[in-house]
Amino acid sequence: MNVEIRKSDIEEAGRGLFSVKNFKPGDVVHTIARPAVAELDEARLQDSCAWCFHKGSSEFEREQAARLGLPEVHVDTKACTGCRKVRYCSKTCQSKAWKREHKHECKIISVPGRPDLPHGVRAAIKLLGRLKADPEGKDEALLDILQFKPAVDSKALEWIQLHQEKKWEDFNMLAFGAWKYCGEPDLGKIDSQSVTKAFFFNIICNTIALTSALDDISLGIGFDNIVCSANHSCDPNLIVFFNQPQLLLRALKPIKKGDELFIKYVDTSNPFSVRQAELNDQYLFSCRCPKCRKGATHAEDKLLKPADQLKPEFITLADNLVKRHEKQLHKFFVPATPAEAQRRVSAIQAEAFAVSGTTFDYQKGNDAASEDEIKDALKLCLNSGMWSYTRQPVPHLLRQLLVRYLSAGEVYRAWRIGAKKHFECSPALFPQPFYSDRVIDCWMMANVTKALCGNPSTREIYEETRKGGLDLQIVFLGFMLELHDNIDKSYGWESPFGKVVAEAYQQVMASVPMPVEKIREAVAETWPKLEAVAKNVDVLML
Ligand SMILES: C[S@@+](CC[C@H](N)C(=O)[O-])C[C@H]1O[C@@H](n2cnc3c(N)ncnc32)[C@H](O)[C@@H]1O
Repeated sequence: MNVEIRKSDIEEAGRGLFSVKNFKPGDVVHTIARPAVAELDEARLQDSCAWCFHKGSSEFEREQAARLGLPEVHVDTKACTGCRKVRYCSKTCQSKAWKREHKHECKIISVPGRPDLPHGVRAAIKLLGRLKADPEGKDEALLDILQFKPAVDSKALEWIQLHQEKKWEDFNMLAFGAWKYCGEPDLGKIDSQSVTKAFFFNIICNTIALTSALDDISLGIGFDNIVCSANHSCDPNLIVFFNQPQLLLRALKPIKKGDELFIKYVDTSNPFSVRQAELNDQYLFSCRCPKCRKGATHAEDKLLKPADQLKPEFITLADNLVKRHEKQLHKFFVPATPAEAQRRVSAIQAEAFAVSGTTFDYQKGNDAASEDEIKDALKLCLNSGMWSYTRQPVPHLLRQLLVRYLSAGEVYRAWRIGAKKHFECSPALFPQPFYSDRVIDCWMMANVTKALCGNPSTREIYEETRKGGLDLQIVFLGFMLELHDNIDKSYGWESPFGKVVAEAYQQVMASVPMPVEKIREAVAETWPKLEAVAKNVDVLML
């Protein structure tokens, strides 16, 4: 083992994960074959494998992939004939799931008229079933789940009760429901109701977000005894890749033997107040990582101008936004003086984040925002003269707009936003080229560029760009090469994502009558031109 668990360096944070070796950025620090607990989101129960988390595709997704000439990356899944509530992609996955956990929930979730249960409840039901089937406590990892915060620490539970009253009530009710659904089991000396509550709280407050790299969507939640021993830092030295179903932990920075290992629980590119609010609301603790102890003093917090230099034409608008976001304003606090200016800028930030989405109130991203709402939020940030393209939520909003354009089939608009994000935002937010978000964006840009090159409806754009000195075929090859160069230090070639990229890369290289060195030379020549085009894109004019 390259890691060990002991008391954290963060005061009152309980245990932490530590390195027992030195690592360079990109090195594999640890792997887990499958998280101890993995639960699909309710929306994914209908199309994804409940064991390995491979995603099935809808008819729309298949059609869209075929229309844009993109690779078909999804699997076929079949429903469990017992409950018809969960699906598997193979007999092997089904059999592994049955033996370990599904036998404990199959009957419970199939009761006629019972709606799909939330993932935390499903997890608690299965864990309770496993505990009941193991009266001698042979499964140490199962009992160890109870040793995590907050359940193990009465102070942490009190904190939730005091600061997150609504969640405290909801969680108690859901845990009670899980216990009732299981038939209030008799566990001898163990109080089964308390243990269900402890399982539920520890899973729901310590989840690892499980996402699909291939389509950049949320799949579900995970918990693992080793990975979840790592505390959160807003400047982490470790990154977690989810390889459906493997968890791969890599060094983000140089790590020395004895260093505490930190992962991120929330998006660290957000400003201080938003990170704190997300950790408070979703993970139910206040962050005391070394970065947060210095307050809102880092690059993510900087605005282009002091708050009192807000353009005069934005003042009335900002005053109205102060009224609209009064109750939430503290979650978007921007340190500034005087108080009036500070409240105005915080309100603009609140409005823009309300469109881009936060994890507050269990909401991830705001899928409902229209193109106009996203553009209005962008205008508010950029035209007010306070926000740069690298200051959140501007990059979030750009991504949202890009996804909107892609699903509307507006490939060229999507491509221009993607290029801007690729060159202007991502390197500033995530310096490591192998960072998950950057690799996923690169795959998306390769696919969007390919669609631009091969689609008869975009032929004109292709020709025009070529006359302007930018050959989109070379741009496509450039994104494929960048992806190729970073897979090894990110998801890895053996991952489902890596395998799809490998196949696409081989096909592309086999179809180009040039050696790779020559392609690299052509890309090196094209890249500065592409960067200049990307940086010149005015997203508000699209
Ligand atoms: C996934 S667990 C990590 C292991 C945990 N330290 C334990 O002993 O169970 C998350 C919990 O650790 C604590 N924690 C993690 N990161 C923290 C941080 N940056 N500041 C303060 N507490 C933190 C919080 O109590 C949080 O609920």
